[in-house]
Amino acid sequence: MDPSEQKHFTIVDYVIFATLLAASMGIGLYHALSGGRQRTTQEFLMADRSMSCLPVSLSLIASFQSAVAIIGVPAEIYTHGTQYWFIGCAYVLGLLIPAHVFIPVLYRLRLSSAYEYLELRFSKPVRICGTLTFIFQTVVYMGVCVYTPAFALNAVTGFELWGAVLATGLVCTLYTTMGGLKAVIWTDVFQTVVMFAGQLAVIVVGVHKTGGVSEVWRKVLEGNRISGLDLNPDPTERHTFWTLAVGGVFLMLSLYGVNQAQVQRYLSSRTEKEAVRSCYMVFPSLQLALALSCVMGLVMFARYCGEDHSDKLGTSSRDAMVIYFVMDMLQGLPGLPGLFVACLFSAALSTISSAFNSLATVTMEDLIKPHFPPMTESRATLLSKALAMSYGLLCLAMAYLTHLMDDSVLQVALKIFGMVGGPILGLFCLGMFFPWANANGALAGLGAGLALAFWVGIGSIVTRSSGPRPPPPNCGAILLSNNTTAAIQTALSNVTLSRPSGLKRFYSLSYMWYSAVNCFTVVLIGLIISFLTGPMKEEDVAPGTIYPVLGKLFCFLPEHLQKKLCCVSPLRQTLPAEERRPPQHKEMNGLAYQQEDAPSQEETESFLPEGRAPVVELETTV
Ligand SMILES: CC(C)(CO)[C@@H](O)C(=O)NCCC(=O)O
Ligand code: NA
Repeated sequence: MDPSEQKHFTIVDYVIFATLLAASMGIGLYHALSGGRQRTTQEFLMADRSMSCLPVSLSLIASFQSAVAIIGVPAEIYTHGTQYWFIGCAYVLGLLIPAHVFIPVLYRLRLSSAYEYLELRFSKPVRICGTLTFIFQTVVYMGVCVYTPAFALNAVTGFELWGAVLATGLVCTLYTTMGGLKAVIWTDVFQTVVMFAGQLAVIVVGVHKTGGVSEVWRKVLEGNRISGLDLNPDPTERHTFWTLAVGGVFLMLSLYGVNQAQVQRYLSSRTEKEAVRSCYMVFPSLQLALALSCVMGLVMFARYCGEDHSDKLGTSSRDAMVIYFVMDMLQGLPGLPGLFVACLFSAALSTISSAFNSLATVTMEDLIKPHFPPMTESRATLLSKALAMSYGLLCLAMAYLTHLMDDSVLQVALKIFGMVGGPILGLFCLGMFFPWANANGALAGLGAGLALAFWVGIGSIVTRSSGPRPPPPNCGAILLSNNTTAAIQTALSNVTLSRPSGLKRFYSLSYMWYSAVNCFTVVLIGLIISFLTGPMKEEDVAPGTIYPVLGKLFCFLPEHLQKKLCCVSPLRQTLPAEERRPPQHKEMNGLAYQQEDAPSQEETESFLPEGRAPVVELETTV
C-alpha cells in the first residue's frame, strides 16, 4: 500500500486503545484479589454459580460476536445486499429453544461441563469424543478471531500484524488466568459496551459525511442493496430466507444451546430462572448488534457505491475494505479511530477469553479430573490456570494457520460452527429427544456427522463451490450506458444459470445448512445404529437427561398414547424425588435445588401457543 495513503493514529487514539487493554487487565486483577481470590475451581471456572442475568446476557452475546462479525457482516452487506439480515429471524427459535429445552435439562443436572451430560446419558467415551470435538472447534475458531482484527488493521493502518496478535493473545491470557470466569464475564460486559459504541460512532459519522440518512437510502436503493425476501428453495443458494432463517436456527442452537462457552454462563447463573432470563435478554442485544453491522455495510456502500479500492489497499479483500472505510470516515476526528480499534479488539478479546476459560473447563472436568480423582482443590485450580495459559499460546499458533487461508472471515467462522458445532448439536439432540438412542449409536452418529461435515466442507473449499454468486450490479453499473448494463446483466445471468452438477453440486450446499444437515445426520445414523444394537430401555436412561418433546407437544392426548409417543411415561414425573435426582457429582457444591428456580406456571404458559395446556411436568423437586 502506498505509504502516503496510510491512515495514521494520533496520541489520543493510542491512549484509548491502551485504556481498553488496561481496563480489561484491571478487571482481571480485581477478581484475582477479591471474593474467594480464585482459589477453587468452583470460583475460577463457574464464578461460584452466583451471577445475575444482566452480566450473563451481555457476556452471552460477546462470546460469538467477534471482530469477525464486526468486519465480516458489513463486508457481506456491501458486496451482496441485505439478504444476510434475515438471520435475525433465526434468533427467535434459536434463543427460545435453548431457554426452554436445553437450559432446563442442563441446569438441573448441576453440571460444570456441558459434555458431562453425554456421560450421564450415554457413556464416558461419548463424553470424551464430544469434548475433543468441542476443543477442536474452539481452537480453530480462536485462530480466526485473533487474526481478523490484526490483519484488517495491518492492511489499512500499517499497525504491526504480529504485534497486534501477540498483544491480544497475551492480555487476554493474563486476565483470564488471573480473574477466572468472573473476570471473563465482567470484561465481556465492558467490552460489549465499547463494541456497540465503536460501531455507532462509525455509523453516525459515516451518515453525516455521506450527506444524511435520505442520501444514504437513495444510494443503497439505486445500487440495489436492499434485498427482498428470497424464497428460492435451492439448498445450494448461499443466502436465502430458508438458509438464513431455518438453517440459522440450527446454527444458533449449536452456539446458544450446547456450546460449552454458553452453557458455562447458564450454569454460572444464580438460579435457573436467571439463566432463562439472560437468554431472553440476548435477543434484543443480538438484534441490535446485527442491525448495527448491517447498517454499517449500507453506509459504506452509499459512500463508495461499490467502488473497487483494491488498488489503494494492495488487497481485494472486502474485509480489509471495511477497515479502510472506517479509517477514511474517522480520520481527522481525534479519538474516534482509537475507539473503533478498541471496538474491534473488545469484540475479539471477549470471544477469546470465553474460549480460553471454556477450554480450560472442559479439559479439566472431562479429560483430567476423571482420570486423576484424588486431586486437591489448590492443585486443580493451579492446573486450570496453566491450561487457560497454554490454550492462550496455542491460539497464537492457530492465528498463523488462519493467515494461510483465503476466504471471507465471516464465512470461515460460520463454516467452522456448522461443520464441527452441527455434529455436537446432533449428539445432544439424540440424547435429549430420543430415549432409544444408546452409546454405540451416539458414537457412530458423531463419527458419521463429522465425516459428512468434513467431506462437504473440505470439498467446497477445494472446489471453491460454496463461494458467493456474482453480486448484484452496483451504482457504477447503473450509471453506465444502457447497452453496457444489458451486457453485464446477460453475463451475470449466464453465470447464475450454469448450475454445478454431480458431486460439485453436493459440495456447493450452502454453508448455512451445515449445522442442520450435520445435526440430522448424527440423529439419523445414531438412531439406526441404536436400533440395530439394541435400543435403550426407558428405565435404563439416567433420570433428568431426557426432554420428553413429543410428550410435551401432545400433552392433550390420553396418557397411554403419550407414553407410546415419547417412550418416557408421563407417570415418571411423579416418582419420588429421590429417584429423579441426578447422580451425585463432586461438583454439586452442596447446593440444594431451589424450587423457585423453575418457571412459574403463568410464565411457562405465556410461551405456549394458544389452546395448549401449560407444561410443568419436567420440574424436579428435591
Ligand atoms: C453468531 C452469529 C451468527 C449470531 O448472529 C453472529 O454473531 C455471527 O455472525 N458471528 C460470526 C462469528 C464471529 O463474530 O466471530
Ligand atoms: Na466477542
